[in-house]
Amino acid sequence: MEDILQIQQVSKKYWSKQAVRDISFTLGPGKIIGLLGSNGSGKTTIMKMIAGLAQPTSGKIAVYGNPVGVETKSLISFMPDQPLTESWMTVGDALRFYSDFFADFDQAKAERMLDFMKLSLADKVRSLSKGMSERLQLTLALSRKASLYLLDEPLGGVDPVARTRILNALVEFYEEDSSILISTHLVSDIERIFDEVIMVKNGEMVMHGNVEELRLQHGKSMDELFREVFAEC
Ligand SMILES: Nc1ncnc2c1ncn2[C@@H]1O[C@H](COP(=O)(O)OP(=O)(O)OP(=O)(O)O)[C@@H](O)[C@H]1O
Repeated sequence: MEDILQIQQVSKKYWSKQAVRDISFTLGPGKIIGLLGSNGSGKTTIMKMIAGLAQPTSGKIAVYGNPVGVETKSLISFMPDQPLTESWMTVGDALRFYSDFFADFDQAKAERMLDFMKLSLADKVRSLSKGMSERLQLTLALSRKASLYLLDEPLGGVDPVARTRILNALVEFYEEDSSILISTHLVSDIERIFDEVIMVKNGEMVMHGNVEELRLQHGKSMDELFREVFAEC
């Protein structure tokens, strides 16, 4: 099956800071992939480059063979670590905003997800707790029809009960011909849903593999492997 994403020898420098160094990997369809790394390891930079919001200093990124650009934007749904919604909005306004902005936004799916997430259209964005706000952002991102979903730290600052609801929603509403790349450092909570993991450390890729194979090969959970790789960070 054709790869959704190809990343070839990509590096990114912000002035003198080397944020990402010579990363290459491909992602196929139908996978949930964990992009794992400690703070500052380059996860957000990688996601922004795939989404076309940051330019690689060198290397190539292609989505279904097309270089990242206007054409690939409709294939990618990005949930940034900072919400795109405004505080004056209600949840209903946020859905309308997305629906006006993205032709592929599926309003019916968004309403089903809201129900699952225990959010209602009349809720004010300003009054949502951190966990509820993450659930709204996830609903907005996953309600687009895309080939690749990029979720940057969807569990950041969320309590364990909300985490479970977010993970269940991911599994429940995941379209199987698409792929989801999720950045996190909360590995133990989320590893059960990963098919593959990519570990980045100081901007370099230190591991990429199928989770079952890595577990067999190392005799360790992804959380244990992650702790080993990042022991001195
Ligand atoms: N706009 C920027 N200008 C300068 N340096 C930046 C910029 N954005 C990121 N960096 C630096 O690049 C490195 C990688 O940052 P990045 O945000 O990609 O990491 P991350 O793994 O997503 O971190 P976190 O888990 O803390 O969000 C860090 O050292 C960061 O300080």
